[in-house]
Amino acid sequence: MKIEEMNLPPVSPDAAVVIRVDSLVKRFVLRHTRSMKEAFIWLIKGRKGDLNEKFNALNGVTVDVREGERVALLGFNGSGKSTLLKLISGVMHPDGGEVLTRGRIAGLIEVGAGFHPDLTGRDNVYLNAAILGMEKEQIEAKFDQIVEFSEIGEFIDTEVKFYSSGMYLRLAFAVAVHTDPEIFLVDEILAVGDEPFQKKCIGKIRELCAEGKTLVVVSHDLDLVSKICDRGVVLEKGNLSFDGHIDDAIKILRGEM
Ligand SMILES: Nc1ncnc2c1ncn2[C@@H]1O[C@H](COP(=O)(O)OP(=O)(O)OP(=O)(O)O)[C@@H](O)[C@H]1O
Repeated sequence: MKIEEMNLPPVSPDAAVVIRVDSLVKRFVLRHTRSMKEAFIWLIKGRKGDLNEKFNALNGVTVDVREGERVALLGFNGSGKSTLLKLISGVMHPDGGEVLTRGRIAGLIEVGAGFHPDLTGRDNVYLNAAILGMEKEQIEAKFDQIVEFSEIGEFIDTEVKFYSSGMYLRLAFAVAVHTDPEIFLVDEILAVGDEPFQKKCIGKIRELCAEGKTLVVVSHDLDLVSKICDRGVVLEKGNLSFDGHIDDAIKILRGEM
């Protein structure tokens, strides 16, 4: 049977909550240049107030994800999807609310994040896998599989600063899936892989889902998420605007509902 035809298991209503996002707020500085006059007035007024305007990229978002759910975070550009994923993964901290997670998390969020540019691919595999919670012996046992999956070949001994973005993705994805994560967070980065590798990644993600792993994915590829995810969470300007079946979420985004 082809992996694309593999039926993914339904999620039990009694499944444990593995990600709890409660009233999450993330505030950023709205970056725009200031005139000399504005800066001067601010200075002579004794630097009162904040010269920087702030805005909420997330405005009190609450979502629970149960074990085995396959959730797509959807929404138009700038709606807060990647920010939410980064807060769930712990690479960014909230300004309000909280995120609680249960289980080992592997995050593929930014191309090259977590890789040290001056180390070789080989050293980065060890470093990355250790960060994801693997012992040295476990990494050694899986090392060849990781390199084989990545198809990096002889470049495994090249410093990763010389890698292309697709090569970074290949190695990062290979490490992440071989560390046996319970929760898998994936941002749009699969898009930098070439088509055969993307297909391979999607096959692997479906395999993990069939094993009951939890997936949270950010993507604008609605056809792709409709094949993998069972639930869609739609964000709109930092607010949750829909949370329900993936087909309905897609219809909303396409303006059909
Ligand atoms: N580090 C940052 N500093 C300042 N503003 C930021 C930062 N990261 C994100 N933002 C802003 O927060 C808002 C939400 O960004 P985010 O990347 O979460 O959106 P997104 O829904 O993933 O968008 P896209 O579909 O375009 O990838 C945007 O207005 C963005 O400019």
